[in-house]
Amino acid sequence: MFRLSDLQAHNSENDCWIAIHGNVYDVKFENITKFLHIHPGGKAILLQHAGSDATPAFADVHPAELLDEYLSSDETLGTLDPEFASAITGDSLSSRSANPAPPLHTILSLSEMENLALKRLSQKAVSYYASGTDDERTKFANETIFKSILLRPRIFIDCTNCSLEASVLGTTVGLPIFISPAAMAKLAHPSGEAGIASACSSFNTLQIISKNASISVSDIVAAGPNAVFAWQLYVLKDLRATERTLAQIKKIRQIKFIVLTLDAPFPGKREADERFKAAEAMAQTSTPPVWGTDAGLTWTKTLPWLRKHTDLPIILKGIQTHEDAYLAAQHPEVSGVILSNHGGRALDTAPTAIQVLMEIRRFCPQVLEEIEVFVDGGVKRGTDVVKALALGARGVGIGRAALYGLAVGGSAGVLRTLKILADEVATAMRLLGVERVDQLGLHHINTTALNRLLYDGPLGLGEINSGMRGKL
Ligand code: HEM
Ligand SMILES: Cc1cc2nc3c(=O)[nH]c(=O)nc-3n(C[C@H](O)[C@H](O)[C@H](O)COP(=O)(O)O)c2cc1C
Repeated sequence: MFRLSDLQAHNSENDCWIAIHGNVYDVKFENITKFLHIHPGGKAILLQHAGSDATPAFADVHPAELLDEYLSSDETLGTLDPEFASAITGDSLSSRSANPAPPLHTILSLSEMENLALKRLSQKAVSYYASGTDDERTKFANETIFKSILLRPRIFIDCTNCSLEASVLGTTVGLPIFISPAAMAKLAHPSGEAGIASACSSFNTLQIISKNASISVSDIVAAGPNAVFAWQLYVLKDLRATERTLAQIKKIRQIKFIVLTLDAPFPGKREADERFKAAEAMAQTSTPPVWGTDAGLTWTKTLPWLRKHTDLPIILKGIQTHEDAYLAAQHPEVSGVILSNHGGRALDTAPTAIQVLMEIRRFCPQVLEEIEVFVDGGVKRGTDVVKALALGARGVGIGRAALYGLAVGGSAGVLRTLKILADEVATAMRLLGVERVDQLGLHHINTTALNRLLYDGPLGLGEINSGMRGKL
């Protein structure tokens, strides 16, 4: 058993000990397998806590389970004498404004919620949540594209009743709106992803839990008895660790689907975030970011491997072309796709989900019948949701909007966000003359203004077909 003074001398890159949750780890920069070098949040934050008990900072962003997943027993040196353990405050990274938020019912739109959140969140959280890659063109386009689609209301239709009930791969949900996976919700509020789950529970809607959630999956699902859950997967370079995690997920019966994210095999260049880290001396901007995920995933290798390790329906997240949507539909392992550009955080100037959805409609519309297609990115209004549904999406995800609701009012803030959006969707449906979400269709929208923004290159499906035939 170690005393704190035993750790203090080991506080450099070449000799780095850190205590977390009662264990002392040797994470020194010795070779590339040592954790200091591969920590996905960078080595600087670990060096800041070198030679000390990092538990409070760790608990602010990570669940304890992460330790077993990433750190092998040869990195564990022993235990820390509890007398020297630092108390978990639950708040050291997520310093919030002392200003009270206005009563939630007075907040009327998601933009208003976002403005309030950006004033309340710590600078660290703002730079992590709000940032997009490079010039943030895709992040911006995600929002603006919806405004170029016009709606076509019909009259003399009884719109007394309106149901927002929808279905995700056969499971009924209360809303056609789901929560996209977003890492580290605890930066917004101590209740983190559990706060989001509890809000989803009130609407019986779907929450996709991020692989990098800041709370353990079992605590999240426990907070949302009536929510529907999916678990998002990044495949780690250490495949065995991912297989162990999938085995754990299998035991959590509330998890209904696996969502494999594919649009970020390497981290995008998010300058706002990098600038903050540089200012805090948390990163050396001259060194490329590290990434713990496997960049070698392929259709032929990864899907059969994943099917072997889960019986749950598989959804692929991050589809950005009609060719990949078509390919997904050719693979029996795949039940659905989420058209997504990671909220403009992966490749800047990549298309918006709406453009990809229209591209699928133009080049391979059968995909919409063969698998379920979902979208996310830039959703701020009920009319945005309705437009995506009219184009053929089965559901629409929100990422940042849930985090901003959480920042303003914890779980009640997320509930308010969902309520604003749900009410706006119902209003739009009524004014269009629609009673159920599955009645929305192409006749409700005018997308002419987007025609010049659509892909008009080669179809590309012939090569895919001959490639697939070659494998059979
Ligand atoms: C030792 C075990 C640890 C593991 C397995 C681990 C794992 C991870 C992972 C997977 C991420 C990526 C999250 C994402 O961006 O989606 C991450 C980021 C991060 N980690 Fe850790 N971490 C560990 C230790 C720590 C410690 C000790 C601290 C704090 C003292 C810390 C602070 C952070 C921060 C602040 C980020 C976010 C960096 C950013 O802004 O991009 N981590 N970590
Ligand atoms: C702060 C933040 C963290 C995210 N973390 C993840 C993640 O862990 N896994 C993932 O598949 N997508 C992640 N995403 C992408 C979201 O799932 C989603 O695609 C995106 O946020 C949708 O755009 P929106 O924020 O404009 O709604 C993250 C997005 C943000 C903003």
